[in-house]
Amino acid sequence: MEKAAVQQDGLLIPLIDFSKFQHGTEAQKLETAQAILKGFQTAGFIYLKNIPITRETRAHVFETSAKLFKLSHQEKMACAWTTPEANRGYSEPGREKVSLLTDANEVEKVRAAAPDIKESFEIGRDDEPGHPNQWPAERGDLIGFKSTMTDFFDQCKALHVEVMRAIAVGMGIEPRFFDSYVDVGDNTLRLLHYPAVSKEVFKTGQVRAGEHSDYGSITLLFQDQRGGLQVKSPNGQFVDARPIEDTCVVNAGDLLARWSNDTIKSTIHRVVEPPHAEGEVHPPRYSVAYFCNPNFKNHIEAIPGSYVTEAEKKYPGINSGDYLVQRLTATY
Ligand SMILES: O=C(O)CCC(=O)C(=O)O
Ligand SMILES: [Fe+2]
Repeated sequence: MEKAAVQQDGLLIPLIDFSKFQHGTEAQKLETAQAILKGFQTAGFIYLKNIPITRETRAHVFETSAKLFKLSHQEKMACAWTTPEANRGYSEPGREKVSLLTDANEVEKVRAAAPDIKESFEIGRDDEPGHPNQWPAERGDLIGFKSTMTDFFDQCKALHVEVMRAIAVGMGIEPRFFDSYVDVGDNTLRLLHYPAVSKEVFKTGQVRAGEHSDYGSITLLFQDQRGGLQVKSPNGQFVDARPIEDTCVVNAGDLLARWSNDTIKSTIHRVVEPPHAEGEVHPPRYSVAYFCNPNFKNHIEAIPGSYVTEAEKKYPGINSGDYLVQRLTATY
């Protein structure tokens, strides 16, 4: 049943029909859950098709995201990202800039040629005490922004719960084991815009998003058809994770790797120029990442079955919220 979405340099990322987990026979459900778990254990990445979030919903979110990024700099900065604890709002280009250049003149040239490499907008749970979302003013094109995003947030939250159920079934533990760890929805919806950029810029080593791993349990990643996402293979090469229409890329984060006692992998990835040249300028790229986390209040300790004796536990337990804030503090 398993087809490869990506197969190169020792990296096999499976393409999995999620409807078979949700609506299939018991045998299909088990087989699908095992394929999902295996994908996370080997590649750290999977592609899902036939997810419960419709194509129309996804398209509408991308259109709405593009409208947000069209606002003036001033309007966007009115919603500026403030602190790792809040982790909500707009991050202007450069805030998270990763560059491999060391020569100041070269860096300046790149900056002049491509001042905008990436901008993002983070949306959190809309009912977290003390941390309101930074909603843009709803006028003109932005009318309906909040309801579009909160609706999508809730659908992604439900998909997180379902994917965690698949992992539990794959592991052979209680199918709802993770439910009480992920029911709050302490997740982050991140809209991303990588502006059009001259081809020359990439020749200097610049990238659209530097290499990193994600922090939480899993990330649901929706990408447009531009391409440029790359995943590090076991041999250390970056391999194109090509866009496949109507799929969602799902990758495991560092906290899930830790929670699974390193039986699941949190794999390094980045965004570079698209693999196919399209003239002198690479058109903009849009993506939408939904970063899932265990409930911030929960204590995360090795999942039953991921160790036999206490001595095999690689990490001490940790509070989920503290872990995330620690990681975000290092990035911004
Ligand atoms: O834009 C993408 O495709 C990937 C973004 C990403 O990896 C991230 O924001 O963590
Ligand atoms: Fe990422």
